[in-house]
Amino acid sequence: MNQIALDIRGLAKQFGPKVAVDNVSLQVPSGSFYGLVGPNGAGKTTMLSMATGLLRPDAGQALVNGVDIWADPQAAKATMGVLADGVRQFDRLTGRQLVTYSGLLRGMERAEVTDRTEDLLRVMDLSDDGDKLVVDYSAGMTKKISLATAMIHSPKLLVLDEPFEAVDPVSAANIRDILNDYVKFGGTVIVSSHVMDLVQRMCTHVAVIAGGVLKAQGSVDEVRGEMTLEDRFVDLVGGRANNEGLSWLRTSSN
Ligand SMILES: Nc1ncnc2c1ncn2[C@@H]1O[C@H](COP(=O)(O)OP(=O)(O)OP(=O)(O)O)[C@@H](O)[C@H]1O
Repeated sequence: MNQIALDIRGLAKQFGPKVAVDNVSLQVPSGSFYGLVGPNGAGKTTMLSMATGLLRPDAGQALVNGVDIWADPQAAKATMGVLADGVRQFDRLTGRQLVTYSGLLRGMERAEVTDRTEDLLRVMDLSDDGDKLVVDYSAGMTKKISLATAMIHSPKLLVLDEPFEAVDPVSAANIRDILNDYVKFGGTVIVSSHVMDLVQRMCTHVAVIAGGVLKAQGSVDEVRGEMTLEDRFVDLVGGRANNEGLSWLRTSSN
């Protein structure tokens, strides 16, 4: 078995003058629950897009379970499930159809796809809305159905960009249980998130990225040391100096 589920080597991407990701290397060990954190605009989505075959890098390589995603995308993608940020779904399908087609496109048997689709709809609390068009789903429902499409083929690696954003607390707890179970039985998860508390509680490993640069990576305990992950994050990333606020917004002093 490959010990590194996702091996990112010197990935870089520039949009015009803006360096979004600057020569980032990080290793996601197999069987880890890996958090990727960073402020808005840090380059998380850009990096994950390059690592999952959605955005061609200017430089660098990403190996998914040992296979170069850009050299052999089909083989690399077969072992991976991706929840991408801001990528449109085929939203004129119903939720049930969308998950079913995701399984069929992966070459799975129809009977197995049907069983797994119903299981996924149930745990995502979407069984009653399974025949509704995805275009009519709420933001959280869309997130959950997208997660179901990423999991249907039982991949070895799940790459999830902001999986809990817009998801209600009960569904989030259900998704956390599913992901914990998935890791317990040998899967690897990488999640990007802004919620430090959640990353500290849920993840075994974490990488901090800011301004397109990797600031720290390792086990959660290594990275946070004696601090909470949130304090360590602020420490690494900065940005709390400008705290004078907006005096004109203090309406009581007008
Ligand atoms: N297609 C694009 N064209 C131009 N600039 C882009 C493009 N995509 C991303 N960027 C820029 O690259 C930088 C990194 O963006 P990215 O979306 O990767 O950040 P992020 O860490 O995912 O942010 P957030 O936490 O807010 O989702 C930002 O400055 C963004 O404006």
